[in-house]
Amino acid sequence: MSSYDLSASAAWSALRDEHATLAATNLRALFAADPSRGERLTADAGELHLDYSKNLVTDATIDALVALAEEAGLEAKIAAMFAGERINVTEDRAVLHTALRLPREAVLVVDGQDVVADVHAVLDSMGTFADKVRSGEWTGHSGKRITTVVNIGIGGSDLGPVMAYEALRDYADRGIECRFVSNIDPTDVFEKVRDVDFESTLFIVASKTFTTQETLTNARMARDWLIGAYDGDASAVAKHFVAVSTNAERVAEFGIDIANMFGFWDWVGGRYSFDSAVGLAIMLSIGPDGFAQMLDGFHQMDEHFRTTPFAQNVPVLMGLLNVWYNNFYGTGSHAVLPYSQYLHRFPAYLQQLTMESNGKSVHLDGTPVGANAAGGFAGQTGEIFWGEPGTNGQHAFYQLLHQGTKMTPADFIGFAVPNHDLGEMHDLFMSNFFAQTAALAFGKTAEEVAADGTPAAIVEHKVMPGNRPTNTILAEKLTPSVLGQLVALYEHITFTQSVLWGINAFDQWGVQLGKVLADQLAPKLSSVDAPEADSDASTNALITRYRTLRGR
Ligand SMILES: O=P(O)(O)OC[C@H]1O[C@](O)(CO)[C@@H](O)[C@@H]1O
Repeated sequence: MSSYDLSASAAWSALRDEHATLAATNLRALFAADPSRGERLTADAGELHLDYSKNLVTDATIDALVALAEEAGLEAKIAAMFAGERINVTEDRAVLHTALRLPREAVLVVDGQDVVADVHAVLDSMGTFADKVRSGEWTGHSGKRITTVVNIGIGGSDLGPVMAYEALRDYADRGIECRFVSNIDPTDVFEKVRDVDFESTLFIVASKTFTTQETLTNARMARDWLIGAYDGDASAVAKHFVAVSTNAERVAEFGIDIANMFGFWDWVGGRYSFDSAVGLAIMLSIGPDGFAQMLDGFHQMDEHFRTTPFAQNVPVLMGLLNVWYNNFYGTGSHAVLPYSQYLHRFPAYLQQLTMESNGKSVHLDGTPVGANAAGGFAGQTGEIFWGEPGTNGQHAFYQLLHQGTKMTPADFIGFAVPNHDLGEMHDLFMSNFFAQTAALAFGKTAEEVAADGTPAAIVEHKVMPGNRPTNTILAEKLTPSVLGQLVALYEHITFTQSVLWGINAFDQWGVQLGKVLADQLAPKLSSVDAPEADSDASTNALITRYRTLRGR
C-alpha cells in the first residue's frame, strides 16, 4: 500500500462512520438540534469570513477531517513549502509563490540566494516602468501616450492577469484599457488589435518559458502588425513591446531588449504567478500601490494558512471539506459562485489553479492513486471546478443544483459594501446570495409545498430536497487586498487537497502530449503539398475532411 493512501487510517474509518451517520439526518435537523451552529461553524482569515455551517458535517466530522490532515503530515508539508524545499519532485523545484508577497524586510534564503531581495528588485523595476507609462513619460515610438495595453500570454500568463484586471476595474486608471490575447485562434488577436491605435499600444508578451506556441505565434503576429503600421520601421518594437519571462535568452532571440524584460523564477508555477511580473498589466492598470495592497492581501492569507490551527484555518477547512465530498460522497464537481460581476473571470481562473494542480492520478512516489484504496470514492482526486457570477447562474444552471440528482458542493462569495451602490440594487442582489444557500440547505418539503395550495399533481415537482452543501464567504468590500486574500485562499485550499491525496500539485505533465501531437499534425494541415495524414483512422479522416473544406 502506498504511504500516501490514507484510506486505511483510523481517521478515514471515523469519516466513513460519520458518512453513514449523516445519511440518516439532514441540515434542517442539524440546525434544529444546535441553534448556535450558524455562528459556531465559522472561521475568519484576514477580511474573509467563512460560514461553513451549511455543510453536511458535525463537530465529529471536522475532528476526523483534521485528524486526517494530521495523518497526512499537512503541517510539515506547509512548512516545507514556505521554506523553499523542493516539493515539486518531478521537476525538482521549490514552490515559492508565497515568497512573491513577502514584505521587503523579510529574508528567505534558498540555494544561497535571498529570494525576497530578488522579488523586490523586480517589483521596483515594474513600479518604475508602470509609473512612467501611467504618467505619460513612457510613450510609443512616435511620442504618443500609451492608452491600450495588450497582454499576450496563455494559461497562467493570461488567466490571472485578466481575472484580476476585471476584478479591480474600479481601482483602475480608466485612461488605460487592457486587452488580453491568449488563444492561437487567429480571431482572438485580430479582434483585440483591429481597432487599437498602434501608436498608443503597448504589448506585454508574458510567458514563463517563452516557448509556448500560442503566445509566440500571437506575439509574432502583433510585432509584424506593429512594424507594418510603422511602415516597416522595426525600431518601433523597443517602445511598444516588453516581456515577462524566466527565459532571457528566448526573449532576446524574439527581438525584445532584455532591458525591457521583467523576470521571475522557476520556483513560481505558471498558475501561481500573477502576483509576480506576470501581473504587469494589473500594475499598469491599478498602479504600484494598488498592486502592493494586493500582495499584502496574499501575504495575510499566507500567514493565516501557515500559523493557524487546522480547526480554525480557513484554507485547511475548505480543502478538507472538498476532500470530504470528493472522497466520501463522490461529488466530482465543485461550483464557485461569486456574487460580484467584477469577479466574472474568477471561476475560469480557478479552473486552471485547481484542475491543472490536482488533476493527477499518481502519488508523489509514482504509485497509482487508489490502487489499494478502501473502495467507494477513496481513490478520487481533483474535482471539476466551474461557475458563473450570481445572479446570472441562478437563471441558468441553479435548477440542477437545487433539484438535480447530483450533489454539487458550492462556494458562494459575496461582499457587504458594493463598489457602486445605485440605490437599493446591492441589497436586492445580496438577498439572492443569502436566499440561495438557505434554499439549497433547507429546501421545501412536500407538506410545505402542498400548504401553499399547490395542486397535488404538481407537488412532487415543486419539492426542494435541500441538504445541499455550501460555503459562504462574506467580506466587507472587493479591494485589491481582498482579491489577494481570496486567490491565496484557493491556492492553499488546492495545496491542502494535494497533500491529503499525496499528489504533486505543481507539475502538469498531462498537457504535453497534446502539444507534441499538434506539432506533428500541423504540417499535414497547412498546404496543398502537405503529406498525407498518417495517424489513427479517425484523425486521418478528420484531417482529410478538413483539407477538403479548406480547398487543399
Ligand atoms: O507561461 P508559459 O510558459 O507560456 O506557459 C503557459 C501555460 O502553459 C502551461 O504550461 C500548460 O498549458 C501552463 O501551466 C502555463 O500556465
